Amino acid sequence: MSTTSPPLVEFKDVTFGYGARDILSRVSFSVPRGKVTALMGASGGGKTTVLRLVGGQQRAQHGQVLFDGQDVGKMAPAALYTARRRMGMLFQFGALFTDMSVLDNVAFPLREHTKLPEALVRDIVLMKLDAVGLRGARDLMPSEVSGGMARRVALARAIALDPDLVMYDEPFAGLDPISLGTAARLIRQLNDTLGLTSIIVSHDLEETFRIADHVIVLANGGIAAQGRPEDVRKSTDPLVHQFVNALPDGPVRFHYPGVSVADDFGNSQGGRA
Ligand SMILES: Nc1ncnc2c1ncn2[C@@H]1O[C@H](COP(=O)(O)OP(=O)(O)OP(=O)(O)O)[C@@H](O)[C@H]1O
Repeated sequence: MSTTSPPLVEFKDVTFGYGARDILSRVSFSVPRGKVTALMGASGGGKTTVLRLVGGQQRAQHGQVLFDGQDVGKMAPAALYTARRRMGMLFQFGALFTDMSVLDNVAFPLREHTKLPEALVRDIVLMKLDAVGLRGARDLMPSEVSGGMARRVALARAIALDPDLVMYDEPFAGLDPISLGTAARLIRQLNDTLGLTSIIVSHDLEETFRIADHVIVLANGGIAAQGRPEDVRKSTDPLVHQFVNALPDGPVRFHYPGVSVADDFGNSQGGRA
């Protein structure tokens, strides 16, 4: 059963940097099948980079990035293409094609990647739009839908090809609280009803902790904490504590390093009065 099935995504001792500086250093973790996994951590910690390694847009310099047991970094172009078809991606703000209707936006991956007859494409698109509550909005143009609706259209597009894995990069960015709650519930619901595995990169602690089964906190090139949301919340690691409590100061400094306040103020030597 699911407890014994191997993880859908696995990082084994992965090191990756853009140039000389390592962003991830000997990182290992698993993304359990059928679950919602949240990837969190301070800005610049490498969360988007993790998604790019899974999608094969970047390759690890050391270690393995496994997707369904296969090393993404070693895949030839054809195998990578096949693997990517099994991944839905919803990147920041999930930009829609502005010159296409909602229906055509969702149909796009089906028309690009399959040879399905147009009548079937339409039926699949309407099913996906129905799943996100927007079947009735099929003929609208992106300029005619709200930000929250546009995000749901992008979600329908991300699941158009029935992926095994959906990766969301900041799916809640810029949404009002109601749309944010709707988007979060939808991610959870689609994960469960369609039997997906989901990875969410998000800064929204409350909403993400509410819907995630598993949380991974990245910091300083490694994993500061991982586990169930309630366990990560209780972590005594100072970095994780600062992060989950949104404290401005802690191991991650609020102030950029500089001379002390006492030395800086009331000392006009050389400065202008
Ligand atoms: N193409 C690139 N070339 C060089 N450096 C990059 C590139 N993409 C990202 N970086 C750097 O790598 C680090 C990690 O970036 P990444 O986008 O993975 O972080 P993140 O955790 O997703 O951040 P955020 O939460 O702000 O989106 C950052 O310091 C960033 O400046």
